Formats: sequence, C-alpha cells, structure tokens
Amino acid sequence: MSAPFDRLAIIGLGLIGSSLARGVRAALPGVTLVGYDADPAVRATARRIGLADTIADLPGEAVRGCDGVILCVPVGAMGSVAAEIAADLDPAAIVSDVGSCKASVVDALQAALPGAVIVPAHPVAGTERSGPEAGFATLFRQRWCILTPPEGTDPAAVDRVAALWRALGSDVEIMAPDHHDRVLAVTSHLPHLIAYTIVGTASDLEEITQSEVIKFSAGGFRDFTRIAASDPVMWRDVFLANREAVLEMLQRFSEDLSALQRAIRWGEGDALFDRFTATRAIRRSIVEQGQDDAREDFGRSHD
Ligand SMILES: NC(=O)C1=CN([C@@H]2O[C@H](COP(=O)(O)OP(=O)(O)OC[C@H]3O[C@@H](n4cnc5c(N)ncnc54)[C@H](O)[C@@H]3O)[C@@H](O)[C@H]2O)C=CC1
Ligand SMILES: O=C(O)C(=O)Cc1ccc(O)cc1
Repeated sequence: MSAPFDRLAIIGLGLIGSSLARGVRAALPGVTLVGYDADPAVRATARRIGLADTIADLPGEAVRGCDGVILCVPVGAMGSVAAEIAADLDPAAIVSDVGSCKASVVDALQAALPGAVIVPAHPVAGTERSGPEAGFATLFRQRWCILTPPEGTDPAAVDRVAALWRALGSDVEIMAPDHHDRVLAVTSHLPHLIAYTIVGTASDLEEITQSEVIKFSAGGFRDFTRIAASDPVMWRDVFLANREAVLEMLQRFSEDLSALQRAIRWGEGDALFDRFTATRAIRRSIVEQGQDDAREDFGRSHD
C-alpha cells in the first residue's frame, strides 16, 4: 500500500500532534514529516526527541511543499493557524485537523482557506495529559476517527485522510459536522463538564478538608479526577465552540438528574434500581464492542 501523503505537516505538537507524528513514523515510514508549534519550548522538545524530520520555526515554512497538513491545535486557534499558513499552502494540499468539535472548525477553516481542500477529522482517542512528551504511537489504535468533510469535497481527498487514520489503526466513520457535535456533546463534552464540576464541588466543601478528599477518594471520584485533570485551554475552547449542543445536552441531563433527586427524596427504590440496571447494560455493550479502556497503563508508557 502506498502512503496517502508524501510530505505531511503537523501543526501543534502536543498530545495529539506528537501521537500522530509517532504513529506516522511507525506505520508509514516513507512519509516525510514536518512539525511546527507556536511554543518555542515545545519546538525544542520536539527536536530533542526527534518527533519529525524537520521542525520549522514558522508555520508557513512548515507547510511549504506539503501535500497534507494536519492542524493539531486547540479548536479556538484553528482559524488563526489556518490564516497563518494560507499564503504558503500548496493549492492541491489537503488540510485536515483533529479538533474535538467540528462545525465551528469547518467554518473557521473554510473562511481562512477559501478554495482549499478541507477534510476535517476527529480521532476519538486521547488522555488527560498534554504536551509533546505525553504522546504515544498506539493512541489511535482500535479507536474511531470521525471525518466531517464539507459537502462537495473531492471523495479522493476524503479517502486519503481515511487511509492515513486507518494506517494508524483507527476505524473511520463519516458524519455531518452538526451531528458529530451533538453526539460528542453527550458522549465526551458533558462528561468532562460533570468531572470538572464534581471535583470542584468536593474541593470547595468547607467541612471536608482537601486532604480528606484525597485520602478517601473512592473509585468513582478518582476516575473523575483523571478527567478533570484534562487541559484547561483545550476544554475551554471546546465548550465555547460547541456551546449550543452542550447546553442542549446539559438541559436534558439536568432534567434526568432532577428525576433521580426526586426518586432519592421520596424513597423510590424501584426507580433508582431500574435506572442503574439500564446503565449497567450500556457499559456491558461498550465493553463487548471493545471500546472500553481495558488498557491498564493508559497514558503512561506506550512506545
Ligand atoms: N487531548 C485529547 O484527549 C484530544 C484532543 N483532541 C483535539 O486535539 C487538539 C490538540 O489537543 P492536544 O494535543 O490534547 O493539546 P496539547 O495542549 O497537548 O497541544 C496543543 C499544542 O498546540 C500548540 N498551539 C497552540 N496554539 C497554536 C498556534 N496558534 N500555532 C501553533 N501551535 C499552537 C500548543 O503550544 C500545544 O503544544 C485540540 O483541538 C483537541 O480538541 C482530539 C482528540 C483527543
Ligand atoms: O481521556 C479521556 O477520557 C478522553 O475523553 C479523551 C478524549 C478527549 C477529547 C476528545 O475529543 C476525545 C477523547
């Protein structure tokens, strides 16, 4: 199988960009990799650990001569990065991204790069860690990667981006950007909001000390603290960019939470039991489909 790209630029070398670089190195050794990050310290680390064949000092320099460009920056920075590369982009190059929400990113990329070939993507794989040293080559293996090409996108371009993610071990699905954002609002964004809230609530309680929260954190709370350790810039941007879908799912969630609150208040054990039985079945079907995190060393050593 020939590689889907000859020369690939990765802009943003944090968790996802560096995992992508490592994955491409391992699975597609014929691809020439160029990296760029706005943070000079990240560029220095990327050079030291040999993330790409070249680490450029300017975004335009990174994309020049590339047939593929993947933006791996927080979603709020996608538009400005696209504007920075516009003048140096090969007109035939495919521009993609890895942002966690898609409608706003598609709009930002189309506005900054009129006429460019744009195939947005979202690898539904990650950890709570960030930065170039947090990445690992196998992050995308057995994970979904959702592509949200704008209407009229050349199918051959979509196939090339799909081939890239399949080479890294992902399963690829195509979706409309708005639908993607509603699905991810409930499966990923709302759970992060809940984790940020519960961990904040526990640490704000006056009568329970911080050290008691840490000392007695049982399974459930510990899992929430992992998610609540996720990158503040990335998640600030996700909630601002996917505002409507998140607010809609939050409204539904609040209503369901009120129903459980009511059941507890009125001692309605059957209602609680029925709800917990139904949710247990959902967990079982996720595990059966191999989409759980059975990887015990998740986020630690993977290369
Ligand atoms: N963290 C996760 O689990 C996942 C994240 N994503 C998406 O991937 C993207 C990147 O996230 P992470 O790698 O986790 O974040 P990260 O914080 O580890 O890395 C982001 C990098 O982008 C750089 N950057 C920021 N603004 C820039 C600019 N204007 N020009 C060039 N570089 C710039 C930062 O210096 C940083 O090194 C985000 O859009 C996020 O929504 C997608 C799937 C999973
Ligand atoms: O670490 C976790 O539990 C995650 O949920 C990772 C993650 C974060 C953001 C995404 O867009 C996709 C996956």
